[in-house]
Amino acid sequence: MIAAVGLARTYKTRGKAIEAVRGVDITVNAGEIVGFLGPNGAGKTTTLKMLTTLLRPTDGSATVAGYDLRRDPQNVRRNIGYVGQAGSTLGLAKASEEIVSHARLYGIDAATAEKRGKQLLAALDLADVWERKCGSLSGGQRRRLDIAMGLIHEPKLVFLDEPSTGLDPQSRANLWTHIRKLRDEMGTTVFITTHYMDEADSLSDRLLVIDKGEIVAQGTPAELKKKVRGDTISLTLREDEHAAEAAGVAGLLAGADTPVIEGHVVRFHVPDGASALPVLLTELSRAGIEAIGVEVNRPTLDDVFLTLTGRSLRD
Ligand SMILES: Nc1ncnc2c1ncn2[C@@H]1O[C@H](COP(=O)(O)OP(=O)(O)OP(=O)(O)O)[C@@H](O)[C@H]1O
Repeated sequence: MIAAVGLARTYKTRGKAIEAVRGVDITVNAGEIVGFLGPNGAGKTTTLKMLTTLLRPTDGSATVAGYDLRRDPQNVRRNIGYVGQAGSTLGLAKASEEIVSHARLYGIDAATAEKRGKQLLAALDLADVWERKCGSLSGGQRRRLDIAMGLIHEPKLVFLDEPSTGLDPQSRANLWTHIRKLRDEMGTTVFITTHYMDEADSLSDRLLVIDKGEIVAQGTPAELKKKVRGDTISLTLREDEHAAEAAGVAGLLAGADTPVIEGHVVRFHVPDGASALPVLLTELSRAGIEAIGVEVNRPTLDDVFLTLTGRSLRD
């Protein structure tokens, strides 16, 4: 569905060149949900705009939905859906008006637009909004209406730019269910940009991680997490003054790295948290150190990003 090689974009502003995307290779297969994850300013939107013909690459080439991006942008546009960050509905217009007028831009007649529009709204749990004003919909409903509009011409591939930004946790989870349905029930390939780790983790079959305009990792969420050294153990002690001694005990566990002390919390990594924990607690009690809490955490995508770049995704 997408085969991009060396795709790059340099912006020129006031004589200064900003290398927003520095030559990325992207492959997306039919039927995949691919997450494009990176911190703010990493180059996600710029890449998405190039792949959707909204921005001309300064270098590289790509085939999108079977058509060459540079030579045949019109056919790329006809065969993809794009749901931008800003949303595209007017508050005062009815959902039906927005859907039909959007469909007309693709040369779809009004009767077909109404039939498809109603089917899409039903699939997205929006069956009762056809006659409603867009401004009266909740944030999550309006976002799903945007997605329905992006699918009205039945594209094989849809691009979603940060679809859940600004939604509450319940609406986000609901939106993810619907995005999965697009692929499972309609066979649509989904390319989704996000800077939310939980979204990337929960939705994507495969992830591309971008930082400073370059792809720094790709793979399934599970494959990426294997790149991180192991589980994190955070040990909370009753007394601050026991921290150094507890760190000494922790550092002796098989495969442990050097513990980091923050007040009365000692944090370190071990290859397998579940088997290290009983040994740690026994050794602490033998040394007379009282722990008031202990947490074992499996690696997150943020840990992956931290391992790869030395920075957190949240920074
Ligand atoms: N029109 C523009 N002119 C100049 N610089 C730009 C332009 N658009 C983006 N940039 C710069 O290019 C870099 C990449 O921006 P881009 O919007 O692609 O990142 P992003 O990963 O989508 O970020 P976000 O998550 O905040 O949307 C940033 O340094 C940004 O400031």
